[in-house]
Parts: sequence; C-alpha cells; structure tokens
Amino acid sequence: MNIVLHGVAIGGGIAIGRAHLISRSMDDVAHYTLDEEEVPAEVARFDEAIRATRKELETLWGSIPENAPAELGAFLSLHIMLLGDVTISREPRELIETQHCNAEWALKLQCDALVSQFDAIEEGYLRERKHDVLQVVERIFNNLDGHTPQLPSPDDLVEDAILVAHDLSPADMVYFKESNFAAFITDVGGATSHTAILGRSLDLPSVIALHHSRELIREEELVIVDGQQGVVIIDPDEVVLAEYRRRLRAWRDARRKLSQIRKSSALTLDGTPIELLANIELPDDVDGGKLLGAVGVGLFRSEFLFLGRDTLPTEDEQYEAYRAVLTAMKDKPVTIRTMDLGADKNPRWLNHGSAENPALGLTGIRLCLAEPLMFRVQLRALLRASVHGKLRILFPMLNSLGELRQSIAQLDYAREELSDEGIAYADVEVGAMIEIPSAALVAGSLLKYVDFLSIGTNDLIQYTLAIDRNDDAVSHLYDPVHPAVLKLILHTIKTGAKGGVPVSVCGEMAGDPRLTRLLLGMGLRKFSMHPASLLAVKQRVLTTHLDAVAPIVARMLRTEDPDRIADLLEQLNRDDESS
Ligand SMILES: C=C(OP(=O)(O)O)C(=O)O
Repeated sequence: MNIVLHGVAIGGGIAIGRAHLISRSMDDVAHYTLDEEEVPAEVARFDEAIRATRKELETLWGSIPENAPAELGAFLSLHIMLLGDVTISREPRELIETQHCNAEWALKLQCDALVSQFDAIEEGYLRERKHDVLQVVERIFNNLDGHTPQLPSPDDLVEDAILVAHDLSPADMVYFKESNFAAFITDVGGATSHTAILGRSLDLPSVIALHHSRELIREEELVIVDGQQGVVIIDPDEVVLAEYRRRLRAWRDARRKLSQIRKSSALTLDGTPIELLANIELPDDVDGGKLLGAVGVGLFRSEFLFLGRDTLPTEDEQYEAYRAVLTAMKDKPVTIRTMDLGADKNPRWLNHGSAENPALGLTGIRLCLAEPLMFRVQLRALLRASVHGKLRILFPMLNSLGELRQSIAQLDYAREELSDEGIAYADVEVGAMIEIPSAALVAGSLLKYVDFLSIGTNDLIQYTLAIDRNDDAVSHLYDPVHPAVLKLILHTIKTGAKGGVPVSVCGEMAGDPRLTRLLLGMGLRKFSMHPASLLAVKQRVLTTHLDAVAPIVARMLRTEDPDRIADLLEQLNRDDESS
C-alpha cells in the first residue's frame, strides 16, 4: 500500500522490519471491587475518559495536515465511529454497574471479548479491524486517570522489531538500550530531545515527530524506517522494498568504508591535531571497542544512573559506576558531568512538584545546589573514584559565577569530609558547561576557577532561541547556525583561547559532520559526540584544510542573513572548496 510518513530524521541508516507497537499492556490491569456508593463516581470517570478520547480524535481529525496520507482521515473516522459504538462506550459502563469493578477492568473484559470476536472472523480485512479496536481502547485507557503506557519487556523484542511509540522518555530509552530491535519511531519529539540523543547513541535507524504513526501502523505490519531522510513507509510494495534493500546495502558499504579510518589520528590536512571524544550515558557504553577510537570521554551524562529506579543510587553504587568507566578508559580523560536532572529527566523519587516551565526550573546545578546532601553524595563518589583514572568533573546548567563558586565550595567540602575520614582521592580537573547564554557571555569570569569549558549546544540553542528542544511543533526553528548561536559559541571559544583554558563542544553540533568545518574554522579543537558519529566527523577532519575553511567561516560569522549562512555552509561542505 506504501503509506509514506515524514518526520524528523535521527539517523542510523535504514531498517526494514515488523512493527511492534508500544501500547498499554492489558494483561496486568489491576482489578478491584468497588463499594456500592463508589460506583457512580467510577461510571463518571469512565464517561469522562470516553469524552476526552472523542475530543482527542475529533481534534486530530480536524487538524489533519494537507500533506498527511489520505488513509489517515479514513482511519480516524473509523476510530471515532468505533468509539461511538455501544460495545465500547456503553457495555463497559454496564459492567462497572453490574459487577462493581473498576473502569480499567471493565474495559479490559470488554476488549478481550471484542478481540476474540474479531479473531473468529475469516475475512482478512474485517479481522484486521481488531487493531483499530485495540488502538481506540488504548486511547481510553490513557485517558483514565494515572495510566501511562506500559513498555514491553526487552526480551519480547525480536531483532527486526521496529518500536512504534507515541513517545519514549530518556528513561525508556535506557530501558531498551541493551535489547535487540531494528529501529524506533515516535509521534512526538524534537531533534535534540534526550530521546533523540539516545536514539542516536543506539545507532539505530530512527525517525521522530511522525504525528500519526500509531494511527496508521498495525502490529506486525511491514515497515521501512529511513533514519537518514526521516521517512517511514508502511506496508511497502515489492518495488519500494527492492529500492530500500539496495539503499540499505549502499549504506552498509559506506559504513564499512568509514571503519577503515577507525585507527587513524584525527589530523586536518595541514596537520592540526583534533581531539575527538565520546559522549556516554551508562558505564557499559565504554565496553570493548564501542567508543570507536575516541581519545577520551568528553561527556558522561551521569544523571542516567539516577533514572529508571525507585531510589537514589547510594554513594557506593555511584562510586562503582564511575570507577568502572575510569578503569576501562585507563589513562584517557573521563569527563563526568554531575547529575543534570529535572526538565525531561525526572526520576521517580524526585518530588519537586510540577513546574510550569520545567526547562527553566530547578534543573541541573540548580537542583544540586538546592539539595546539597544529594549533591555531596555524588561528589564524594566522584572523588573516591578519581584515584582510578583521569577524572574531570563538569558542572551543568551554570548561569553565573556565583553558581560556579557554590559548586566548587561543595566539591571542597566533599574533599574535606573524605580527608577527615582518611579516604583517598586524586587531583581532578573542574569544568563549567556553557549552555545558557548568560554563562557564555560571562565565560571570561569563570576561567579563573576552571580547567576547561564545555559548550552544551543543545541547551545553548534552546535557551538562546527560546525553542523547547523537545517540542516538535517548533523544531523547524531550532537552528544551530543561527547567527546569535554562532556568536555565543565563538565568544566562548575565543574567551577560552585567550585565557589558556581548553574549550570543547559536547552538544549534538559536535557530532554533525555538516558542522565540523564550521566549528574548526571557529577555532574549536575538541569535539565530544556519540561514538556513532565519530567516524563521519573524523572523515571531515581528515579532508579539511584549515586555511581553506577560514575565509568561508569568517564570512559566515560576519553575516546575519540566514540564506547567506546556508549558502556558505553548503560551500564549506563542498569538498573541492575546503580540502
Ligand atoms: C550536551 C548537552 O547536554 P544535554 O544532556 O542536555 O543534551 C547540551 O545541552 O548540549
């Protein structure tokens, strides 16, 4: 049938596989009996969920974009019709009244009965409508209070599974990190959301912000995911399949070629050495060869140790995780960012209430300074681990010199505690993340207190352009080469160079080969990225002559015209011009 969907490309090549819809599992729905007087409220809760679902579907139906696949309207109309059917909107209600059971249980009973009726149908098209019923029921479930989608067990996934989800949180991605599947797609998300970043780190084809994939894709359906173009094709015909098999082979060949430069040093054509470092989320990320020749860890997002669990990791647990990475990296530098929690990385145990604007709220270093005891545990664990390698501690989300001084005071306090207890620790380098415009602008005042600066371009872009990096509705405005962003990056690089303090970039810009020459031309010599991008960036470094890129970059930095910047960027990436 070839239904084509377009979304935001996250990369990772091409996958051809079978859809595995991540939806609410109805197998573990709780069943409880209600007292007589509780029944009316439960019926009202069910009715409200039906109303909310109808509103949701009607809104979706009314806002179908012109370029959406024609099938979408038909599927949504069918879902609205199914929702209106007595078997879905009335019969569970009657079960609540007669059996005094909770709404979820009534819905599950009814859904099971409907599914077995559909399974008994011989005719293929009608039998397939079972999936529509399941999708409608899933929506009702999600509209019943407090229900979040259940994740399948990683063991249930098969190698060619394509995960289809409304959204995957950073914690979900960690959950799936070790399981086998071919690709993932989601209906929401921004290109530098943490979900997208983790998707890139999995090095699997992925496309996000598809909007309607879950309305259109059926369980087990054949799907092509093109993570390079941001395209998903549902139920492809033989011609399309053959073309994508050819593209898949070409992509694998290109990858094989890239692996030939794995052991080469990253030197530009004029012989300037460039440091390519790795971003990691979990200690296992440094296991056997996974870092693809990175000369160190430029960013260990330690907050991922805190996600997907019910309690705070203890000092010993944290120490073990940091020790494992430092030991595995031997004498190579390991930059561990102190926990950057809050906003979209909220562990279950963190109870700071809901904020109107979480990305502007108690996140990163702010949270740590507000919870000094929790922060101290991490700093102690880091210092204890420092004797096992070359540790660099990085403070995230700083917005002023004051916050940096307070963070360093906490580190000194942890040192004093350990000394008093006779526990050994080594010298560590301390760095500041530049990811808020205010920090970039006052970078000069931070230099006296730090050994290095690391520019977090993901947040720097978010906060400079006022673009929520997780919101796909504004993802077209998320612009790494916006002149304001370039000015802040340039200012930071120059300030570091003047003060003799090394500067790296650890945001997604560092891993985007289209931006490598631009950053080199701006004076950057240290790039930290997900290992999946490392060889492509190295390839750019190896084919770049700094003298050739300098005049083009200078022109880019002089103009504020986005079209001109786009033209110059293209020119920069034309191999004959810059190599
Ligand atoms: C590296 C960064 O941090 P995060 O984990 O928030 O992407 C960044 O903001 O660029």
